[in-house]
Amino acid sequence: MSNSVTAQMQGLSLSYGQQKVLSDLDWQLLPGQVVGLLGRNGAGKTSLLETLLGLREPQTGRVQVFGQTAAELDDAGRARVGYVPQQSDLFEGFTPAQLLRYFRSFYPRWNEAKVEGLMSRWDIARDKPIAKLSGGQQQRLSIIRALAHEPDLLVLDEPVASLDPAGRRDFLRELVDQVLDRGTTVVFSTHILSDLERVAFNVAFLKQGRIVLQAPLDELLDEVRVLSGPSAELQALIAAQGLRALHRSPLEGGRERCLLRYPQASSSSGQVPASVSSERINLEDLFMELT
Ligand SMILES: Nc1ncnc2c1ncn2[C@@H]1O[C@H](COP(=O)(O)OP(=O)(O)OP(=O)(O)O)[C@@H](O)[C@H]1O
Repeated sequence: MSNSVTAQMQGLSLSYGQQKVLSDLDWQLLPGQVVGLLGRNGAGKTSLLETLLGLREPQTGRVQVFGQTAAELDDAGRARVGYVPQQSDLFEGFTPAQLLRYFRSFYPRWNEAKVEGLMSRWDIARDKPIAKLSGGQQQRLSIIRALAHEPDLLVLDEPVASLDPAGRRDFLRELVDQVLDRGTTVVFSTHILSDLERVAFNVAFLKQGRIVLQAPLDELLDEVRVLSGPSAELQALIAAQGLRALHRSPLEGGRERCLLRYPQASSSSGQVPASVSSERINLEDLFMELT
């Protein structure tokens, strides 16, 4: 793996008993990329992120982070990773102040000014037992902990699920600052599509155990068209244009609906016969069709 890749997964398969969750999956994260991971409930987002972090061992395939096997990342490599799990893993008997002091001792890099700034901005009681904080406050604390050591790879599993809209906006701003300032690679799973539009420069769609598509969101919204029309004509058109449908769904009367991505600057996106309609797509429809 070249050093210009933050993380790479190849031929990854993961099953729980008979249930196959990841299936020959390939994925790559490049430095400074911010990737929103999308998939339906149960698609395997958490399993994928845990495998990326070396917390779960796949049956086949390899996972590398910073050029090392993820499950065998050395201490220096671990210190470069930040993780906010879906389920809070904070020590509930601690207070936030104790928790942060404890974690600080593990990391060579620790940005105390950032921690203090976020603790005040997000109004988290320093000396109240964590168990007595609200779900949203615990999530914020978990995010502060993950940002404090200025990771080079930040992995967040539905990080904003229990934040209120103001908290979400503030958190997303913080995330963007991280990326712009430090070139952090960020991957986060979410179901809140409006958050993606605000922050995810890239979106990755997980479906049937694979990353079926990853691309900058603005490019996708610009380049993807939904074509509907008689199946035969549509397929002939697609073949003539040398494209491959991202998704096809049958309609009544021998018609179908296809999702196509026209590379930028391609002039063919507007050219369809009269029997075929061509429309742009929004993120919600993309999610519905590609997950
Ligand atoms: N430890 C486990 N043992 C057995 N099955 C599991 C385990 N963890 C997850 N699964 C199953 O694997 C599938 C994928 O789960 P996962 O939590 O990775 O999906 P997800 O995309 O994160 O879901 P959600 O959006 O609901 O959080 C689900 O069907 C789930 O029931």
